[in-house]
Amino acid sequence: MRTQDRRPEHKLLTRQSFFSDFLQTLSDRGRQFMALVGLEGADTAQDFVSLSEALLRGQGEASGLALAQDILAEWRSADRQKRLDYLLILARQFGPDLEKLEKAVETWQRDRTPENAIRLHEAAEPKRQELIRRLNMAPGATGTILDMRTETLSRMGEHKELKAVDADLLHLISSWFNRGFLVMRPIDWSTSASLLEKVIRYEAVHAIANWDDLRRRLAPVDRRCFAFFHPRLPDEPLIFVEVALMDHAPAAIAEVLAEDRAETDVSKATTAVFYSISNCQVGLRGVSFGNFLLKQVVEELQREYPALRDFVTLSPVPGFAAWLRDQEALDTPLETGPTLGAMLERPDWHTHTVPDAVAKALEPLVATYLLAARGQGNQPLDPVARFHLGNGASLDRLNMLGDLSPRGLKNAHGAMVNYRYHLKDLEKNHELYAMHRELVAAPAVRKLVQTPKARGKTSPAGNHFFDQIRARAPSPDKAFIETSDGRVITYGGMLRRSSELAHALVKLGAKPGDRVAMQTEKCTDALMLYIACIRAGAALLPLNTAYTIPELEYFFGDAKPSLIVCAPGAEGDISKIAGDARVATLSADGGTLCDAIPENAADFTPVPRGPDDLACILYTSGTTGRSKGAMLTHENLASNARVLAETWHFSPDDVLIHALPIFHIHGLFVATNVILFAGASMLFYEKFDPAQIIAAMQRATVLMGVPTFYVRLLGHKGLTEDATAKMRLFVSGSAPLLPETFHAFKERTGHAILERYGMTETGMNTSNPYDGERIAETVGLPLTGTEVRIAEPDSGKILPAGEIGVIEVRGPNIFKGYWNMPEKTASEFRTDGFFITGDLGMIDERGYVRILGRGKDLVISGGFNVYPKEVESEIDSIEGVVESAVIGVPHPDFGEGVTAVVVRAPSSTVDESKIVSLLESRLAKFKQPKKIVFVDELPRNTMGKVQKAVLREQYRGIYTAR
Ligand SMILES: CC(C)(COP(=O)(O)OP(=O)(O)OC[C@H]1O[C@@H](n2cnc3c(N)ncnc32)[C@H](O)[C@@H]1OP(=O)(O)O)[C@@H](O)C(=O)NCCC(=O)NCCSC(=O)CC(=O)O
Repeated sequence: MRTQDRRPEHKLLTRQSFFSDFLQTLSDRGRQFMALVGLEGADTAQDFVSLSEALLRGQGEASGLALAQDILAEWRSADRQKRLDYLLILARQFGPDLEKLEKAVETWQRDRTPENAIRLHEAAEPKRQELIRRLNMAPGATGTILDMRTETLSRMGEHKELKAVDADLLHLISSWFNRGFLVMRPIDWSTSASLLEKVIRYEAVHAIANWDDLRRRLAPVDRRCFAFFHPRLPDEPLIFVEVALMDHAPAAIAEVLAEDRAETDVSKATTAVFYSISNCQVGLRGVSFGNFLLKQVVEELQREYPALRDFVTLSPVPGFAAWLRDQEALDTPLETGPTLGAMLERPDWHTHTVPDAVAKALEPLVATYLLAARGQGNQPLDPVARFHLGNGASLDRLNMLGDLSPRGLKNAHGAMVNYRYHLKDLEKNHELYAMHRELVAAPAVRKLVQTPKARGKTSPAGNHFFDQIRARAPSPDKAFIETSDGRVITYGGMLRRSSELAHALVKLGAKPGDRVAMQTEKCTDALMLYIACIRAGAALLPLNTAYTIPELEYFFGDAKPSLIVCAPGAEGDISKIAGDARVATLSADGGTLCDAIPENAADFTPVPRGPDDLACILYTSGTTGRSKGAMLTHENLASNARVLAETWHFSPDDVLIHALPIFHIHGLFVATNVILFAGASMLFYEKFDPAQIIAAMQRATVLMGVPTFYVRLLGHKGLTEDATAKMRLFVSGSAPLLPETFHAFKERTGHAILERYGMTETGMNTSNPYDGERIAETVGLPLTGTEVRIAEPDSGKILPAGEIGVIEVRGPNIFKGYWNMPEKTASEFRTDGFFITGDLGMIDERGYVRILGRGKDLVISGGFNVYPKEVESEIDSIEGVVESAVIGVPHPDFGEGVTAVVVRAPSSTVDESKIVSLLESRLAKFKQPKKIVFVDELPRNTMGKVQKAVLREQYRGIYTAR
């Protein structure tokens, strides 16, 4: 039945190569002319500008071609940085001629004639449009221009000014790739190997494993494939569709792709099934011609096989699982017992005895998602639905176990659908869609759609935070954590281990609402204990491993935990200060907590917890010396994780380098929760070691760190552009990132570190943009859902942009209050719910927040907060000390070094070593002064207040001066 291809388009493609040869000869001649006038080869950006200007000025066809070829050759051989330079030159130097434009505007305003409108239109055209048009004259130019657009799209996030270049490229490319120029060609097993290789590479829906796999899709007579080509890119498919000729509409992709399937007798085939449509060129993003391709394929097939009656797709539902994660329906118990969410969590649910029960529960949800869930412009949320329904197809059937491949299960819990292309209805359906966003569906599918009311009816009493972790967990086999010694904890392993530890907590007497204190080394079980606490409804109280016994005694006395989990070696000392709490041990090698795991503990029914229930208490050093326990709720954690994963573009493919401690909000919540919410993985290091981290960058995509990390990385010669080439994001927080560090890092690696701002009480508040410009010395823009304002500290009057005041924040990320300190809590909030951070700052005219002074003399050392008052109280209590002032001054490694300025009693012999040794047992190491200086008296103002600013100025060089 296959016919030889004798269509005119083929001749067109052959003619094309003759034309290219002709252009080549012409440009060779032009090159001789260019050599004469001294314009050959672009070595620098300046040459690129000169060549481009010459191309724009030039009248001669031949020299123009040669110039165009040189510019394109320069682009092709340029490295990433140079390409960016060239794009920025296009953005900055090849815009519209402003003088001409202004004149044209004036003329138009004076005299609104059609001629003047044309002049205005011409004057508004950026010069680069003409430049790109002229470039496109050269042989092989079109592919390179698509490549320029691909590059522009990938750099546009960081460099907003490239948007103008992209708009021009898209404008030109859309007209060059107009449907009328495209040629449809069949692809089959006799097509050239280089093209077939591209089909393997570009297949976007059902991966083609190897050449045999490809042959099964192209060689049999009942399999067809068609692609669109552009005459100037004869070897580059733009989009292709794979078709199966069958005698029915298939319900599962396995049926179409099975190795041992029986071939259909094509003379009897009734149904053409479009089972995969792949776009091939990133540079063509936004230029859509898939609908034309499908219509042309339908016509072609009808001509070839008059018996064909049905044209259907077998399509994926790529956004279903992500949408479902936020639906309450996951908590609906199935007829068979567990909830839908719990069933989907089981790796084997689809091979289990009850897949039908799951499928039955999922079916109305898929219908609701496809037909009722709408996004921008009231269009369907699902991209594939948007495409087919927008083309005028109808949603014909849902196939609940249609794609059981890992991708199908992950994206759509196995669901696939058939869209039907009913030729006589296409136009009418398309109109309904375009005018009223009406979607056409078979009655059997439509009646499954649930109303919002029905969807809300199943409102659960689940565990707010854990349910979200569980619902977002990817396949159980996916790695969640890989430790530095190569041990892997999968997502399935995480669910199991946290369940076991939750059982152990219950066995050791921790009840819902109890506090569970944890001071352990950084190990995976410590993280599992955190998740176990969430499941068991207990509030975790993580404690810095550097805390000394007196510090711990205060925390235990204040929080009154019912269980303290500590390192095995500390059990003796801790038992003495534990009060009524039980003490259990935990380390990487186990401990009495693990010994308490009962039999059959692999599943733990989470204790119901609402959004406002307590998830943890984190102590922040107090300004008055007394630490305060910040109470964070389930929704505080969940909202921040959700927003950050989205803001920083996390996906399941991400691998985070986790080298932070896990007793603070940064390492425990920001890093861990973002990974959990994205279903991504992390490489887990007990300590920050620059060489190890640089080596890890080969396998990772993101690093989250404090500024000290970046300072230390810069001190390592292994930090190079190559070493960081696979990384997509470096995040910094917990302390101010010096502009020197930001710029040095950019210079060395090409990466702009993304700085964000948060605090224990609030989680993360602002972030420099992922796509937009990251500006040193700013902490970026408020996160989605969080409001940030600047107010006068005393009156609370809200200040306009550009003015300095106290930073105040409000949003779902803000804590519930301080443990046992209702008055303190009340005094830190405004009546309208804004939390007064105590940090001073301003919001600039672009909306970026700048922090100009941390609250209340706070010192931040290597990312740890140290409140001077606490250290001063300890020093002042030492015999022979009259008084002290503790300040933070610049430190090359820790950002700020804790420094004590001490006044001794006249006859006292107390010295630095004596004070150091006495503080050792009382204060955590990071709070202890790195230097102590003695003075006769402290500088004071007229009110008698110690002038710390004077001291900071006086001692600012003691760590940095050479
Ligand atoms: C920067 C670090 C990697 C440095 O730790 P190291 O263990 O490598 O330090 P090191 O081995 O070089 O130790 C040198 C000496 O300094 C001490 N030392 C360690 N860390 C210190 C610190 N931050 N400040 C002052 N001293 C410190 C050690 O005890 C040691 O003392 P000696 O030699 O005498 O034994 C670590 O401090 C760190 O991981 N900081 C991150 C803190 C963090 O996660 N903060 C988030 C808070 S949440 C928050 O703020 C909110 C938000 O994120 O927005």
